[in-house]
Amino acid sequence: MFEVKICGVRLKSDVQAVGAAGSHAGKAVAIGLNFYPASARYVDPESAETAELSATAARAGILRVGVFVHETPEKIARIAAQVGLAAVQLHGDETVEEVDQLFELIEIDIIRAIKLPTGPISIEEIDEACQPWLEMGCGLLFDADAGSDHGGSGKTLDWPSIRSWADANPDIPWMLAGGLTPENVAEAIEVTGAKCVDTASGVEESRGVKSAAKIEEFIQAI
Ligand SMILES: O=C(O)c1ccccc1N[C@@H]1O[C@H](COP(=O)(O)O)[C@@H](O)[C@H]1O
Repeated sequence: MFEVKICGVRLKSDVQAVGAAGSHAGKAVAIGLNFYPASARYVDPESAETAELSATAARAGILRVGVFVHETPEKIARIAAQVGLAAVQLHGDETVEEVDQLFELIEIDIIRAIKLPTGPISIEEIDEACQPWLEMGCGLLFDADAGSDHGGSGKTLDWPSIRSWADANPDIPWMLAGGLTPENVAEAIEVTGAKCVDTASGVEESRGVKSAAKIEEFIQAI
C-alpha cells in the first residue's frame, strides 16, 4: 500500500514536505492523522483545517491513515468516511469484538498496532500477539509498548527479534514503527527486513512539530 508513513502531521506544510520527499526518493508515501485527543499530534476530525490537510494530501496522491485509540467503531467509521481515509490504525487496546464490529462498518484496511516490549522477544510471543488480528484480516504494525501514552514514544524495538519472526513468517506483510529516525531507519530496515516504515517523533524539531528537513532525510534514508 505504502512504503513509508509520516505520522502525526498537523500542518499543510507537513503534507507538502511529505509529498516532496516522496517524489524526490520515488517512494509511495502516506501520512498519519492522529485522532487521539491526548496526543501532542492530535488533529480535530471535525475541523476545516483537517479537511484541508486531507484534501491537500489527496491532491498530491498521498494516502491518509487515521490513528485511533479507544474510539467506538461507529465513530471511527464516520471519521474515516468524512476525512477520506485509506486505512485506520488502531493503537489502543481495542478488543477483537470491537474490531469485528469495525470490519462490518468499513471496507478500508484496518492496521492493528502490535505493541511489543523493547527487549528481546521470542517468535512464539510475537506470533501469539499477532494471531487474533491476522485471523481477522488486519494489517500488522509493530511498535514499542508506550504504556499509557499508547504510541509516539520514540522507543525502539529489539530489531533482531523482529527479524527472527519475519524470517519465520515470510508471507505475512507487516510494518515497522517505534523510534525510527533519519539516523537509524536504514539500519532498522537492514536488520529487520522491513518493507514499510512509520515514524512520528523521529521527524520532529519539538514534540508534535514536524521538521521538513528531517522528513526529507528520513525518506531519503530508506
Ligand atoms: O504519535 C502519537 O502521539 C501516538 C499516540 C497514540 C498512539 C499512537 C501514536 N503514534 C504512533 O506511534 C508509533 C511510533 O511513534 P514514534 O515514531 O516512536 O514516535 C507510530 O506508528 C505512530 O503512528
